[in-house]
Amino acid sequence: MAKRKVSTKRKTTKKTKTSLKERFTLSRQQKVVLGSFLFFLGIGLFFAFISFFFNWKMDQSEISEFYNRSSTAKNWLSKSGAKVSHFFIFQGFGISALVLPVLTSLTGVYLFFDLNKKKLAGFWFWGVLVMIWVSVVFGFVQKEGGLLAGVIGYEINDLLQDYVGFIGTVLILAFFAIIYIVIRLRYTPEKLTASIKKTQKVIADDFEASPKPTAVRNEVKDTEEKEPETSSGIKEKIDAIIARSKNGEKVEKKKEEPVKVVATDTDNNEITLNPTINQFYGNPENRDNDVPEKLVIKSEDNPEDIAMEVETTTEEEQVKNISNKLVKDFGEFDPTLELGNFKFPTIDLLKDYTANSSGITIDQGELEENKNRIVETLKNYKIEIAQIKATVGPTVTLYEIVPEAGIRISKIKNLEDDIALSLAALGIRIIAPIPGKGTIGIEVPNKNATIVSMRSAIASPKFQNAEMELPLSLGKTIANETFVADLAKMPHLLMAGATGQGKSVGLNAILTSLLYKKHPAEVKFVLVDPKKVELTLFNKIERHYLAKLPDAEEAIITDNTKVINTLNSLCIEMDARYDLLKHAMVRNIKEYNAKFKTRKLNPENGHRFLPYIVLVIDEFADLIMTAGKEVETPIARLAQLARAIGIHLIIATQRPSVNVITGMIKANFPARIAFRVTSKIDSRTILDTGGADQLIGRGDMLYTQGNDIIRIQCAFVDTPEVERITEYIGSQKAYPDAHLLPEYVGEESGTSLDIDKSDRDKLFKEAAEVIVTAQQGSASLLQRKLKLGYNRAGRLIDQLEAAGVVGPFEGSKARQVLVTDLVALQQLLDNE
Ligand SMILES: Nc1ncnc2c1ncn2[C@@H]1O[C@H](COP(=O)(O)OP(=O)(O)OP(=O)(O)O)[C@@H](O)[C@H]1O
Repeated sequence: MAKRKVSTKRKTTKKTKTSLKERFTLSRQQKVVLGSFLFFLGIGLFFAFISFFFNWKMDQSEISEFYNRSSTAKNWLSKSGAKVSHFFIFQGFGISALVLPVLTSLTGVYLFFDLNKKKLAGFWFWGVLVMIWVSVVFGFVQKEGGLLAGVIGYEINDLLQDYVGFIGTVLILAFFAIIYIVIRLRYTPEKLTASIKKTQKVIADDFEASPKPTAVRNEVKDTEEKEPETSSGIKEKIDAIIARSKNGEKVEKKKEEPVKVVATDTDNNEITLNPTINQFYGNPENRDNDVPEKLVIKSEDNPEDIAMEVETTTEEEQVKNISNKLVKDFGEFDPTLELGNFKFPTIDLLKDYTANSSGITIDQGELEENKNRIVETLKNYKIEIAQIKATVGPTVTLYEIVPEAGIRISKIKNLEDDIALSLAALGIRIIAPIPGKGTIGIEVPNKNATIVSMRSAIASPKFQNAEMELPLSLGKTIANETFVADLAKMPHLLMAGATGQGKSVGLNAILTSLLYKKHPAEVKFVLVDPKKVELTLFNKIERHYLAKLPDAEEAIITDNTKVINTLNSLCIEMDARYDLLKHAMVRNIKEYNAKFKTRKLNPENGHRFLPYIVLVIDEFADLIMTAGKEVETPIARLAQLARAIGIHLIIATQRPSVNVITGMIKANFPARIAFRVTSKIDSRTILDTGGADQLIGRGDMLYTQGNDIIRIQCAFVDTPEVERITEYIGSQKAYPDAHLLPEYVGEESGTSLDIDKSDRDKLFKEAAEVIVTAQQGSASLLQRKLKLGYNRAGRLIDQLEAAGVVGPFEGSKARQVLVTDLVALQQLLDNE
């Protein structure tokens, strides 16, 4: 009830906000009128201010006699000009008040042409700041009040001097200057030194390049040993020239600029030689980039002969590593920037179950009793024990037994059921031997199980400090350690368990872990929930974390037939991602994203930051029963191939029978979680061994990633907790839509290209214009621009293909647009 009230209230405030916004939105005409007014006002003020500086003394009395019509002012805008200027300059900001007319006119221009308002706000903000700063500086410099500082500048300076003194004022002023330079002008010390260096270089080059006396120019030096390593080509050419010159010529190397081969005649007039030589020397591969050179060739015997200079070029400074420059200028690409203010859910959204119990408690008597019974039972079977040790876990206690020498482990294993019977408790699991140890483990359930709260699992340092791609905090092991696994390494997870044993809670724990660790830009979920109730809460975070097909209305898929399209779409996405990886020459998504972040991949070539995609199917048995092969094939494909490109599958099922978890699926899901199942056979289907049938339920689970089996008490997260988390995330700023997966056109919806002209959609022409203008042939673009449903947009694309505006369907890529511009489009449509 209370909730409903709140939401109505929210709605009303939203409404009033929008209506207020509407009320203050100017029409185009109003903007033009107001814009012109402000522009002229700015100009008027400017003239008034300027003339105020010359006439202010004479006009002083006129200001007080404003209403006396017989008195006239010298100001170019007369009494009004004098009064306004007096207000802004004398009583205000002094000379820096000139910023105001500029800003006013600028506002006029912005309104007139309807330009970006944000930029204008920036001008005002910085403009006003500069105005105040300048007036304070003048107040500081000019000791008595006056025109330059204005009263405000003078007073602020006075105030500063009183409170922070002379030095303090200087420091504050300098600090604000730095703020302006760094934030507004975007100047950093690095940039400054770089530009100083550049200027120095330019001056040095100019100095070098300044004309030198002919004598120096014709000077002949033997520089053969100083020849740069890279100029072997030059050397060959020079050798050839020397060979041609009968008298033997010498070669001089001199620092100089552009590519030119010049010969000087006796009067020192330059003669340009064969251009091919120029090209030769211009070959950048044969030159040392940094040292521009000039070669002078001159006959030794005949000083009067033509002296020839061979000039090489200074190569334009090239940015060798564009990505480094981009990173230097803009920093690394930050995928989280669009939702830069996103706040991760706080830990207090999760319930603290330990608040009213003091952690794991086990009765000393219970421990002693169990120990005695184990020892006695084993004694009955003639198994002597050398040592016994107990580790108390949240749901079970592990008794680790070291049998006397000579006792065979298989014997104990065979007695499992008898021991369980003697201990009269459900869920005894015997681990003989405990991997890596020579001991035997007997797990006995505690009388009072402790809930492992999600809160403790999330807050544990193991999870918080996990350096994993997709860390999952699954719960606690028997040794009471939080168990954290990386989904990216699994790389897919199969989850099974009879109904009511904790599967849904387990899935929620997995999703919650990711929500606490991953930014919406980094991970997207595709949720399939045929039960229609389990995952609905995640609807609230649709625009943050969910991915869906472009035509899907709901992000969470509850209809089995739609799953097929989604799975195929994921396959398309997978192929597209593999292509991207191939072009980027990397092996996996981690390397790809790292390369993208360091701006080594150009978005113009289709590169984009790739979020991880986690596909969760809550009831797989249901799906495979209804859709069979159609889902099995894409799932198997994804499971086989998707690990490298960041698509991970989590499938959960109640019925772990072999026709659901087929060999093909099993082979590709090495990581498995088994909650309690009803039979040993089911346990074998999931884990390839028994054990899951002996669990005690309520989140008691076995986890394997291929080799060892670990018993874990799954972290418990209740529906209200998930609701709070999704509410917390959902109420924050989101992306405009859920993450869109590539379109998948099912076989039955293939295009028929003989669409009649008269059958065309009313929006056909508009759609064609949108596509041609954007040069991008995608239905989702039409959906967005023309606000259409997917089906209509798809039909439009078919019609556009039939009309020859776009090319055929090309899988993951957008269709090619065959018309270059709107004029060509018009011609095409006219000629039809
Ligand atoms: N980790 C846990 N710790 C404590 N209690 C748990 C835990 N997991 C599940 N439970 C208890 O078991 C109940 C059933 O759990 P859950 O809804 O997850 O079962 P399920 O396997 O998804 O069942 P179904 O397949 O019928 O949906 C929960 O309501 C809760 O009381």
